[in-house]
Amino acid sequence: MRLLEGVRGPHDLKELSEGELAELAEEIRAFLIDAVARTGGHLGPNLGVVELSIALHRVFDSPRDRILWDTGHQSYVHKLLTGRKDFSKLRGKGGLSGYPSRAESGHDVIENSHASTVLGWADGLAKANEVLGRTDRHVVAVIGDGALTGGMAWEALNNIAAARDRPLIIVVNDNERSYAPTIGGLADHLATLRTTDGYERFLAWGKDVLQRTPVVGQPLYESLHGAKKGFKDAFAPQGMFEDLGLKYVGPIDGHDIAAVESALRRARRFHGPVLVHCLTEKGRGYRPALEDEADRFHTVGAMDPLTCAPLAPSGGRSWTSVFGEEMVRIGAERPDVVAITAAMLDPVGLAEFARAYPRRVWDVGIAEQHAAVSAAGLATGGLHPVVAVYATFLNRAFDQVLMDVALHKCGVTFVLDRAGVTGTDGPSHNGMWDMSVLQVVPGLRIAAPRDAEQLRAQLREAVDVDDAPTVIRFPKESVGAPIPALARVGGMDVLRHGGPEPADRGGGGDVLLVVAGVMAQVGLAAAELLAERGIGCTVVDPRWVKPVDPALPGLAARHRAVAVVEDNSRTGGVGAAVAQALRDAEVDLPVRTFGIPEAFLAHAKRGEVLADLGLTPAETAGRIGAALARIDMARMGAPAPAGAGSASTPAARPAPPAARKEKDA
Ligand SMILES: Cc1ncc(C[n+]2csc(CCOP(=O)(O)OP(=O)(O)O)c2C)c(N)n1
Ligand SMILES: CC(=O)[C@@H](O)[C@H](O)COP(=O)(O)O
Ligand SMILES: [Mg+2]
Repeated sequence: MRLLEGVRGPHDLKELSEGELAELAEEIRAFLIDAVARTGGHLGPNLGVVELSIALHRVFDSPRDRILWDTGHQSYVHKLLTGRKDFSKLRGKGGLSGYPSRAESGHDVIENSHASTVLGWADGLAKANEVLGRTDRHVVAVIGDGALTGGMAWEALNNIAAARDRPLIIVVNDNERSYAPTIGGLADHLATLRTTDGYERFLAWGKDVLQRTPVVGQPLYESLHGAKKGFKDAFAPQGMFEDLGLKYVGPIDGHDIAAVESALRRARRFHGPVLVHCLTEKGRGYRPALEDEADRFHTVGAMDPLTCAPLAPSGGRSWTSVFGEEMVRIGAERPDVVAITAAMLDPVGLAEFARAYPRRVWDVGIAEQHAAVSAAGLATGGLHPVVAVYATFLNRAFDQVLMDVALHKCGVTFVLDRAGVTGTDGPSHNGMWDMSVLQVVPGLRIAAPRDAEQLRAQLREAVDVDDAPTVIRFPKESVGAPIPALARVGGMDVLRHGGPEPADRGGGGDVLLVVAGVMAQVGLAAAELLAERGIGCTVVDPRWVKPVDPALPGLAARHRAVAVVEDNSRTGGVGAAVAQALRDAEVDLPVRTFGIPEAFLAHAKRGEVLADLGLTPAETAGRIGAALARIDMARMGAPAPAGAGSASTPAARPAPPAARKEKDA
C-alpha cells in the first residue's frame, strides 16, 4: 500500500505518473476488499469508482471545487483520497460513516443516502457560485445510472439544461445496474449511447496518441476533432441529453484514468452544463470463489473475502423472508394481488414472488413516488398492489400516498421493511418516521406485527382492504420468538395481565403498556422488571396502531397510567395518537411515550442505538417506574422525588456540526 499510504489528500495525486496511478488503483482495490470484508458495506459500488474517483480528485480542486456523490454509498474511495484511511470501524459506532459526512471532512457535502438528489444539490450550488461571483469554482455531480431513474434527477436536469451558460459538470457513473440491471427507457438510451458513440472512444484514444506525437500531433488532432464534430452533427443520433441542451461527452471508459481525466478536463473548459458519460463495472476486480454475485456485491456483510462466507452467524430468520414467503402463498390464492419494487426486488423480499408470478411484479426503478401513483392506477384498474419499499424511502412518496392513494380510497398495501432504527446506514436510513408521517392520512391503516405469525396475519388482513391504503411495517433484524396472546380486547392482543383479573374480563393494573410491533419484546421484559417492584403492567399489542383501537381508552381507564413503546419518532407517533384517543374519550390519564427523539441518529448497530435511546427493558422499566412515582406524588400534591429520573427519552447524540457555509474567497 506504498502509494496509498502516501496519499494524505488530493494534492498528493497530482504528481503521480500514469503507472503509479494504475498501481494506486490496484492498492485501493485491495484495501477496499480487505477492509469492507471485515466490516461489511458497499463493496461493489466502490470497486466500480476507483479510477473515476482518482481522476475527479486529480482534475478538480476539492473542496474548493465541489465533488458531490448521489446516494453516497460509493464514496469510500473519495474518503481514502481525502485523508480518511481508518476503515476499521466503517459504519460502526464512532467509526467512519458509510456515506459522506460533513463532520468527517470539508470534502463532503451530501449526507443524505436517499438516491437521485445530487443534481438538485448541484443546481443549487452552481447558482450560488453564479450569484456570488465564484466563477473559478466547479460543481461536479456524480450520479449512478440507477439514481438517474429517480424523478428528482429529472426535475433538476430540466433546470440545469435551461441554463446554457451556467457551468455544471454531471458525471454519469453507468454500470448498468442498481442492485439488478437498471430498468426502463433511460437504461435503454444509455445502452444506445454506449454503443452509438464509439467514435468518442476512438476520439479519446486518438487524442491521447496524437497529443503525444510531436509537432504534427496536435494539428492533426484538431482536424480530426473538427471532422468528428461534423460527423456527429451530420449523422450520429443526437442523444437525449443533447436534445435537452446538455453538452454530452462520452461514453468514456470509466476505468481508464487518463481517458476520464481527458474528458473531465474537456468538460471543465466548457462554459455550461455538460454530462460526462462514464462506463464502469460494479464490483470490478473482485472475483471471489463464489460465482458472480447477483447484485455485484452491492452491499456485503462482514465476510471471508475469498469465499464470501459470512464472518458472523446469521441471526436467524429475517422479517423480509417471512414477508416474501407469505406473498407467494397469497399470490397463489389471489390472482388480483400484484407487487411493485423500487429497484430493490431482492432486498425487499419480492424475488420469489417475481419468479412465481413474473407478469404480476414491476420494478419501477428508484422511483417511489411513481410506485405509489402507479399503484393507485393498478388498484383503480381492479388489482390489489403491494408496494414493498424500505420505510425511510416512503417518506418521499408521502404526497402520492395522501393525494393519489388515500384521497381516491385505493386498496394499496405498502410493506415497509427496515422500519425503525436500522443503525449502520446512518441517519437517513432509519425508518423512524412512518408511524408519525402517515398518522395524518385519512383512512390509512398501519399494522406493526410483533412476530412472524402476526406479520402473516396482518398482511392478509391488509390485502383484504380494498378501499383504503394499508401499511405493514417491520424492522431490520431477525424475527424473534413467537409472542402468544393471552386474550383479545377489541382488536388488540393482551400479552400480559396487569392484575389478578384478566384484562378481557374487566381486569386492570397500574400501567397499561402499549407496545408497537417488535417493541413487544422490550415491553414484556420491562413489565417483568416492574412486577418485581410491585408495579402491575398490562401489556397490550394493538396490532393495527392506526387508527387507535376503539377499545383502548376503556382498557386504559382501568389503569393509573399509560405507557407506549415504539420504534418510531416520539413526535406524532403511536404514543401521540394514543394520548389523543384518550383525550377524545375523556379518559384523563397520564400517557408517557418511549420512542425515538426528534433527532438524526448517528450510525451504530441497531442494538447500540436503541440502548443509547433507552429503549431497553431495564431503562424502559426504570423510566416507567420513575414516571409512576412522579404521578403518584403529583396526585398527593407532593413535589416529585429528587432524582426521580425523567420519563422522556434521553436526548439523542449531538448532531454533527451544521453545514459549513462556503466562505467567500
Ligand atoms: C430513494 C432511494 N430508494 C432506494 C435506495 C436504495 N438504493 C441504494 S443504492 C441503490 C442503487 C443505486 O444504483 P446507482 O445509482 O446506479 O448506483 P450504483 O450502486 O450502481 O453505483 C438503491 C436502489 C436509496 N438509497 N434511495
Ligand atoms: C445505499 C442503500 O440505500 C442501500 O444499499 C442500503 O444501504 C441497503 O440497506 P440494507 O443493507 O439494510 O439492505
Ligand atoms: Mg449503477
